[in-house]
Amino acid sequence: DGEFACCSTEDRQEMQALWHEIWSAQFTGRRVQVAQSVFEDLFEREPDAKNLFGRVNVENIDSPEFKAHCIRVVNGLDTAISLLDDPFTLIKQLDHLGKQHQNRDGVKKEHFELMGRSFLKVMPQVSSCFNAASWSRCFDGIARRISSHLSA
Ligand code: HEM
Repeated sequence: DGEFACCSTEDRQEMQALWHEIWSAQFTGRRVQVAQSVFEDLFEREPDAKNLFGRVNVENIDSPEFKAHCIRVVNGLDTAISLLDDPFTLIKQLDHLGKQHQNRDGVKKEHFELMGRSFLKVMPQVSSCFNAASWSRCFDGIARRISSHLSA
């Protein structure tokens, strides 16, 4: 417990710089758009995953309900990325997120792997200096910890 050694200091810096670059872009809907694209890609890979998001109006990705969900997910990731410099707190935060996901029936480890691939597809489209290796090491570490108690 307390260790979060998945990604190096350079990886963290790369990920934090990339994250900052994206959100400082000119238009404010950026966070929502990135998450919407990630979910669209995820649902193409795994159409059944859509059923998990009925409560947040997944039938209409542009609905206020689904956009608000997107913001919650991106903000969750934002918090985790900021905490990469404080691994003890990060782990507690990720375990908290993990419990929230355990409470949602049908959410599986596999979904987090698929989402990782979706991010890998979307991020290069919105960033000029995307470092896939650093991003993946950090993202996978975060995702693996959140999903560690979910079924495969
Ligand atoms: C690093 C990746 C992820 C982060 C940071 C994240 C973050 C969040 C956050 C902050 C919430 C809101 C929690 C709440 O208010 O109770 C949430 C809800 C949820 N997440 Fe995730 N999530 C991630 C990946 C996933 C994946 C891969 C799936 C499954 C495909 C998933 C399924 C859900 C579901 C079903 C909800 C509840 C939606 C509702 O309100 O009905 N999440 N997530």
